[in-house]
Amino acid sequence: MHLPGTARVTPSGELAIGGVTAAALAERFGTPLFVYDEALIREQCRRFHRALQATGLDYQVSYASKAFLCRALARLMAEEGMGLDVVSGGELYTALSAGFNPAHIHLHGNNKLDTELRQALDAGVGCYVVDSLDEIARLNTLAGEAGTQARCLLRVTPGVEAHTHSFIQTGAEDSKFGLNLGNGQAAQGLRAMLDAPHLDVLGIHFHIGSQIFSTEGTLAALARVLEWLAQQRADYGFTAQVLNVGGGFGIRYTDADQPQPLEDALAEIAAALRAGTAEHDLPLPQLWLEPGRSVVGEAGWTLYRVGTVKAIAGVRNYVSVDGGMSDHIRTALYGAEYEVALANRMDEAAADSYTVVGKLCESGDVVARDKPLPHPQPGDLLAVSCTGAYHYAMSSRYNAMLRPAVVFVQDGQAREVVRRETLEDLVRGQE
Ligand SMILES: Cc1ncc(COP(=O)(O)O)c(C=O)c1O
Ligand SMILES: N[C@@H](CCCC[NH3+])C(=O)O
Repeated sequence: MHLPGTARVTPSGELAIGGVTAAALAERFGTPLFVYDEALIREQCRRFHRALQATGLDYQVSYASKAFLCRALARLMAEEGMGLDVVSGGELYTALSAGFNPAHIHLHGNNKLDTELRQALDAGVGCYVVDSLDEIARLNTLAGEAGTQARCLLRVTPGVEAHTHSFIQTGAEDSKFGLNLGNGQAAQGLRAMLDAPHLDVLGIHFHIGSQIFSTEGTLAALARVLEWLAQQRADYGFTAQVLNVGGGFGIRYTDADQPQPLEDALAEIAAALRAGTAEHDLPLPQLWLEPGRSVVGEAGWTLYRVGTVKAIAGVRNYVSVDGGMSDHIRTALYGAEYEVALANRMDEAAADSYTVVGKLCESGDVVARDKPLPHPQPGDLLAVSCTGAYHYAMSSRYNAMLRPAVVFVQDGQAREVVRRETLEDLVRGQE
């Protein structure tokens, strides 16, 4: 198993993360458990800053909190100089309740509710990524009522398909997100925004998808957006001060994933931005990013306790764990691949191939298919790596499962940042 960040195998063959063994974490906090390598999250934030500073561009990097958000993480992001991208009143509330500076938050969403826009205006959110024609009028009215100017970006759909799972592509023309460059809607939106007295249009946003391994799609989108911006400049005298190219930087879940290093990707994007603006005689805008997965994905682990083990001779071996699709939906949803290991027997050779399944009442409740493992025994600890992004965040209470606890580990210390749900949590608010 690939061991990112501070993850190690101890001399006694145990998995340790942040200097704490998986067994000690499971003993203290129970399973299923999400474990985050805090040093690795911080290092990823710093890599973004270093790589962006190296481009010489003015920049802003905001963590896409949809990947995973809790108060402790929001505070960590503030400490690392990251802004925050939120997509709902709930994410906004969580960030604000952690004391995150609203000026460093931007609000996304293809269907922002008036209640969410008011909540953001009341809080003083720093930027709105406007996603639709109707939102322009609504935001303008609500900002006027709040007696403020809403700083905003227009989200455009550049008509570029990212090479990733179709469910997580967002830049193609047939998308629920943003206004198309190709059919004139983006220009129509921009003109409406420039005419809106309570909107302050900073620039343009695009995001073509997630878990992308090379800059090819982003550079194609960038070229189209810059050409379009040159036209808008000629037509309306509009100059973008900001270009937000979204997130989407891929991570390594298994050996099959070979993402381009962040540093190289950012250098290429910056070079293309310089060349493209020069070609169209446009001023150089600030480069904004909003990565999620690449900040927290490889830092997160899930620990499960092994229960039932079942062999169907000549067909398949199943090993059941005490969580499943309620805390790990990506395998069922995207056919995603993960590496798994027995965290208490890391030094043992694989004996057979096992399909790791959860305990939910669905045949599709699969964590990882046909993976090499030593013979699992009930009571073993099973670790799944790279579960830091879109796992806890996409967790559910299906089958009345309780959401796991989340712990941060660093330098031999562990702290519980989200407690495990209880049975009382399940019925709270019910008649
Ligand atoms: C608009 C937007 N920004 C940022 C992100 C973060 O993407 P990722 O986690 O792939 O970096 C997403 C998710 O794909 C998104 O939709
Ligand atoms: N939830 C998706 C990514 C969606 C990103 C949001 N636009 C995943 O797990 O890969």
